[in-house]
Amino acid sequence: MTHLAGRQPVETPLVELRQVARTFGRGRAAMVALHEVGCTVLQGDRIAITGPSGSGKTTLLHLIAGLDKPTAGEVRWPEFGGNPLDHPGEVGLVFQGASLLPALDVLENVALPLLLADRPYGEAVTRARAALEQAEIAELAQRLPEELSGGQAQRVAVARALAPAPRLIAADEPTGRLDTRHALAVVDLLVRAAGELGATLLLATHDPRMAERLDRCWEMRDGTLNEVTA
Ligand SMILES: Nc1ncnc2c1ncn2[C@@H]1O[C@H](COP(=O)(O)OP(=O)(O)OP(=O)(O)O)[C@@H](O)[C@H]1O
Repeated sequence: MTHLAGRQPVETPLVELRQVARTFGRGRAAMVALHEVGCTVLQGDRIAITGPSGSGKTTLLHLIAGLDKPTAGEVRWPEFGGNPLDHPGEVGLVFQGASLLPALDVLENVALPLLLADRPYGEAVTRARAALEQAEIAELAQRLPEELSGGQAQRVAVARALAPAPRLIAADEPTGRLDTRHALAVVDLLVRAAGELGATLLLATHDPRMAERLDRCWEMRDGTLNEVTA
C-alpha cells in the first residue's frame, strides 16, 4: 500500500463498531446488508472500503459517518461525544455526484455548509477560498456549476467537504463517474487534504486502483468485513 505524505494514525479510536448489523425491510422482504461487523477507525486512518456492488460498502460508510443507525449492535464515536453529525463541520461528505447548487457559483457552493453552520460570512468565504486553493481550483471560484467539467465539479465537491476542516471525511464512490486519470487525481487530493487537515479518511470504492492509494483496505463481502491490509 502506498503511504502518501502526511500524519500517521495515532492509536486513538475515532469510531468503534461492535457487532453492528443493518437490516432493511421486514419479514420475508428483510435484506441483511451488514452482519455483525466489528471494526475500529483510528484518528488519522486512511481506509479504503472495497467490495463488489451490493456488498455493503455504502451501508457501512453511512453508519460510521452517523448518517444511519444500526438495527443491532453499537456504533460509538468516543472523540465526538455522540453522533458527529450533531457537530456541524466535523464530518465532510463526498458522494458519487457533485450535487452542486446550480444557481450558486463555485465559491458560494463551497461556503454554503459553513453558512448553514452559522459561521460568519467573512470566515465562510475565507475558508472556502482556502479549500479551493487546497483543491487546486482557485481559478474556478466565480464559475457556475454548468460551466465545469465532471472532474472539476467533483473537485469542487471535495473542496466543499474540506472547507469546514472536518475531523472525519467520508467519501462514497467519489470517482465513480470520472475517467481513471481524473479519478486518481480526486483520490490523491482527498488523501493529501486529509493529511494536511489531520483528518481521518474513509473512501468506499469498487476500484482496487483507487483503494491502493490509501493505507488500509477493508474488503466487504456479502455484508461482512475483512481487513486485507494493515
Ligand atoms: N434502503 C434500502 N432498502 C433496501 N435494501 C437496501 C437499502 N440500502 C441498501 N440495501 C441493500 O443492502 C445491500 C448493501 O447495499 P450497499 O448500498 O451498502 O452496497 P454497496 O457495496 O455500497 O453497493 P454499490 O457498490 O452498488 O453502491 C444491497 O443488497 C442493497 O440492495
